Amino acid sequence: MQSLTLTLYPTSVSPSRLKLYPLRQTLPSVLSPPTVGNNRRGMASRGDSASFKSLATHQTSTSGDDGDGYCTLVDFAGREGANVGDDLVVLLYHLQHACKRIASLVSSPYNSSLGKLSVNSSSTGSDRDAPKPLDIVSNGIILSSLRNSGKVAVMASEEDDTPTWIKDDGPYVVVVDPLDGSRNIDASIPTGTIFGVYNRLVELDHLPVAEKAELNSLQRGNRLVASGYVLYSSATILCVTLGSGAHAFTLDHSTGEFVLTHQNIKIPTRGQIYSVNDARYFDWPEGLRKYIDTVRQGKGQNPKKYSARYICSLVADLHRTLLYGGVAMNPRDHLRLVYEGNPLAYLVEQAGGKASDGKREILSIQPVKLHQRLPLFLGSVEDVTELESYGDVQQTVNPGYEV
Ligand SMILES: O=P(O)(O)OC[C@H]1O[C@](O)(COP(=O)(O)O)[C@@H](O)[C@@H]1O
Repeated sequence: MQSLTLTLYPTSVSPSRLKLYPLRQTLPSVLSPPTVGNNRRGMASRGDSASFKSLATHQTSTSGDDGDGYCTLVDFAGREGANVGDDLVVLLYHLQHACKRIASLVSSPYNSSLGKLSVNSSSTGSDRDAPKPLDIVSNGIILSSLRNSGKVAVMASEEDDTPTWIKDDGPYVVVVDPLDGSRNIDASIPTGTIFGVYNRLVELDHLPVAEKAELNSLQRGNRLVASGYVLYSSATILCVTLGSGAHAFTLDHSTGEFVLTHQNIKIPTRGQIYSVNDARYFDWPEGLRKYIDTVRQGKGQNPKKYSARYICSLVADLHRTLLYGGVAMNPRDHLRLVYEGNPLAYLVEQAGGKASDGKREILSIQPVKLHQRLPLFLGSVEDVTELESYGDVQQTVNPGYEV
């Protein structure tokens, strides 16, 4: 038998679920013991990753998941066929592990006051380091997992001024907003991680590190090979596209696995909900005011009165929109094209929806700056198209709101 060095992250597996994972019981020799913390080694070689994929497939067939419908993210990615290479499966494995750690952090009683707004950056007055806000901690967790994957050349994060070069021959570039909506954390309002994956541009390999790191991270959204989000809410849900449809997996706390719960999500072509911070109404342009006034009176193309829902946490607002339809928007220059706009636009389009900045398709915009901001309108095709038809929907007045 080929010898494998697989690092399994620790998960809590309930006895009732153990029978679904006979591989762990019957082939212990191929599995290294779980290791904890940052010393664990990722599956760094391509040889290992190929075996990893067959492990996923084997795990699926031996567990008979076709019978009981229990399909994990790794099972699913391993079975996606020609579209999903082994390297991407390995990368996903590490990324989802990072998100499980973040899920546990944001729900921990010991981190209940580590949102952005409540952390005083000054010293605690003791010799110990001041606790870090959770978005900074989440950034470190993701970076560490991506390093361990051995599959990432560069990570560009909303939390960092410049991208981090990780590995010259890493096949992928990852863009990430590690913890979006973190201003809500102290009130236990949902937050999310947003990620996008591009191929490394090998034609840039000869450039100095800083330059190739930046140019690799500034790829147009229509070059994404995978993207998604993880929603930390009453359930922890990972929604991803690997290039063929959008699929969601819910964290099963009894096994520690993300389990397929929403296959091939199709956003309704028309919804009845708009999602926007409408306290900004008087800073909106005429077109946007008119659109909102029209649909809430039921006088739009859809002759039903729309409802408003706004969590003020992009992942949560988008997740609801994917499932129920309508439009989730932020009309001012606030959200970032690279870390939020592109990954979410790709996912929305894969679910059959539309993503616009009010004038242009998000995925067609060439980013020119890493932290470039833009208005964002995501949702049902008919709702976003109707909204665009009002012409003047981008909020240019942006006074800098305190909350
Ligand atoms: O203040 P607004 O315009 O309502 O913006 C709210 C949006 O900002 C975000 O909180 C992201 O902002 P940050 O990138 O500053 O964290 C989103 O989650 C949310 O949708």
